[in-house]
Amino acid sequence: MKHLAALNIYFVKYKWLFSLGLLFTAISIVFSIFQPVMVRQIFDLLSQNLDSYRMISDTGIKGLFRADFSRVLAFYGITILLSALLSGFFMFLQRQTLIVMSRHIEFDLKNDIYQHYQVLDLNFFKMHRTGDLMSRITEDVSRVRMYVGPAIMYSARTVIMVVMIIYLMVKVNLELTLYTLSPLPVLALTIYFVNRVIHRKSERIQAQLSNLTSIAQESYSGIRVIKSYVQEDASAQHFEQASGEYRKSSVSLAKTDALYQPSMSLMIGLSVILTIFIGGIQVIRGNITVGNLAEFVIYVNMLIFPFFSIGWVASMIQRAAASQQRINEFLQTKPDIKDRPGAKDVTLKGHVRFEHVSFTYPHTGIKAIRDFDLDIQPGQKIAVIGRTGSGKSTLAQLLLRMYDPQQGRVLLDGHDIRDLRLESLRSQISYVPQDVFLFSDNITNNIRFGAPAAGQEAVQQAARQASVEKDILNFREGFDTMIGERGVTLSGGQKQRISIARALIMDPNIMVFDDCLSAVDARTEKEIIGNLYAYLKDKTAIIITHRIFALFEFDKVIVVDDGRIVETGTHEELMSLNGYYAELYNRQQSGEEESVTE
Ligand SMILES: Nc1ncnc2c1ncn2[C@@H]1O[C@H](COP(=O)(O)OP(=O)(O)OP(=O)(O)O)[C@@H](O)[C@H]1O
Repeated sequence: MKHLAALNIYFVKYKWLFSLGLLFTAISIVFSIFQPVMVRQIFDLLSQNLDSYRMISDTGIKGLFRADFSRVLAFYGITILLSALLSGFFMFLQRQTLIVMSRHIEFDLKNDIYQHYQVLDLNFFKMHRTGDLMSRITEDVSRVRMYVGPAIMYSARTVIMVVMIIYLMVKVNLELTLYTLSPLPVLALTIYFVNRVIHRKSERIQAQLSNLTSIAQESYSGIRVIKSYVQEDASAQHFEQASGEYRKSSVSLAKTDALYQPSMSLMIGLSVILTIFIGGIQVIRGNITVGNLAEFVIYVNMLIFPFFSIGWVASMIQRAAASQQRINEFLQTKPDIKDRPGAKDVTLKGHVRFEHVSFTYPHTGIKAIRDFDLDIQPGQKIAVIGRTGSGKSTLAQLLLRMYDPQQGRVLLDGHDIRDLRLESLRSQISYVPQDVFLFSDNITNNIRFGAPAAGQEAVQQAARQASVEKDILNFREGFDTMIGERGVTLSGGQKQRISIARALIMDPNIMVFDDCLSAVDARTEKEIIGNLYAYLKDKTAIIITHRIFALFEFDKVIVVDDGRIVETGTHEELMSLNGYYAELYNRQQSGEEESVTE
C-alpha cells in the first residue's frame, strides 16, 4: 500500500475534482436511501389504515378514503421517482468527476514515466527489456488507473452507504441488523478470493495470448524463410500447441467465472431469507413494523453491491500497489549520466581529445577501451579502423557521453565533457549510428529530426549530399513518402543514406560516422565520399569503418584492436608499417577490390 502513496501528489493536483466527486457520491447515496424510507412509510400507512378502511361500510366515505389514499400514494410514488432520478443524476456527476480525475491522472502518470525514460541513460535501457518498459507505461498505468478511479469511487460509495444504512438499520432494530448483515462479510471474502483466482488465471491467459501474438507476428514477418525452408507444417504445429495451451487456460477461467454469479446469488438469497425470517418474528413480536421489514429488505439489496465491491476493490488495490511499485522502481532510478552542477554551454570548435581513457561496460564487465590516447585537432578527418568488436563504436558512445569512462577523460576544446551540459554537447555532435533507426513518419520528418526548424530546401540538400535524393524523388510521393510498417520498404542502403542526411542537416562542427556505408554499393559510396569531402571542409570528422577509403585523404588513420590503438599514421605511413592496415588494404585490393573506394 505504501507504494500507492506516490500517487498522492496527483490527488492534491486534482483536489477539486476529488472533493466534488466525494460530495456527489454522498448526495447520490442520500437520495437513494430516501427510497426505502418512503417505502416503509407507505407500508406503515397501508397497514395502519387498512383495517379502518375495511370497517367503513358507507360507500361514499369509502370512496373519499380511497381518493385520499390514492393521492398520498401518488405523492410517495412521485417522491420515490424523483429521488431515484436525482440519485442517478448525482451518480452521473460522481463519475464525471472521479472517473474523469482518474483519466487525468493516467495521462499525467504516462507522461511522467515517458519523460523519465527520456532522461535515463543507455545503461538503463540495456538492462531492461523493451517489453518491460512498455508494459510499465501501459498495463501498469492502467492498473493504477483502476485504483485512482473505480477503486476510490466504489470505496467511497461503500463507506458512505454502509455507514448511513447501518445507522438507519440499527436505529430500527439491532438484532435484526446483525442477522441481516451476517452473510455479507462472507460474500466480500468469497468475492476477494474468487477474484484473486480469476486474476491469476487472466494473467496466465494474457501471457499466453501475447506469446501467441508474437508467434503469429514472427511467422508473418519471417514467412519468406519459413517457405524457403519448407517449414509451414512445423510452424502451424508450433502455433497450434501454443493455441492449445491458451484454450486450456481460457476454459479453466470460464469454469471459475461460472462460480461467481451463483455464489453472489446464494449470498443475496441468504440475506433476504434471513431478513424476512428474523424480521417476520420481530414484526409478530411487535418490535418493528411491516414497513420496517420492507425497508430492511431494500437495505439488504442496496448493501449487496457495496459488500461485493469490497472484495473486488481489495484485489484491485492490491494489483495497483504491485504495479505502482514497479513504476516507482523506474521513477526512482536516477540516471548516472546527467548534468553536473554548474555544467556549461560551450560553442565547440572541434578539438577532440581522448586522454588515457579506459572503459568497461558496467552491466557486462566487458573491457572495451584500454588506455586510449588520441588528439584530434579542429578540422581534422580521422579514420578509425579495426576488427569487429575492437571498440570502435564504443569510442563514439564515449564522445557522445552515453557512458562515462572509468579512467581518463574525454575533452572537447579542452573541456572535460562531463563539465558540459549534455544537451549542448550532443547537439554539437552529429552522429550516424551503425544500426540505422528511422521513425514511422515521412522522409522529410525523418531527415529533419535533428534540426526541426530546417526548411524543405535544406532537407533536399542534405538528401542530395547523402546521395539519396534521386531515390526519394523516384517514390510516388517523394519526400512525403511514409517509412515504416505501413509505408514504403526501403533498402538497407537507402536507410543508411537517409540516416546520413539526418546527420548532415544538423551541420555541427564535429561529426561521427559509425560504419554507415556498409550497405551501400561501391559507386554510391564513392559519390557520398566525394560529397562528404566538400561538406566536411572545416569540420572535425571521425569516420569509423571496416573498409579503407583510399580516396579520402585522412589526416590520420587509427587502427584499433582490443580497445587500444595499435597503429596510427597517414595512409602512406601505415602502408610502410606493413601491419594490420597494409594487410587489410592489400586484401581489399586483391580479393574484394569492389569494396575499396578509390
Ligand atoms: N552496449 C554494450 N554493452 C555491453 N558490451 C558492449 C556494448 N556494446 C559493445 N559491447 C562490447 O564491447 C566490445 C567493443 O564493441 P564495439 O561495438 O565498440 O566494437 P566495434 O569495433 O564497433 O565492432 P563492430 O565493428 O562490429 O561494430 C565488444 O566486445 C562488444 O561485445
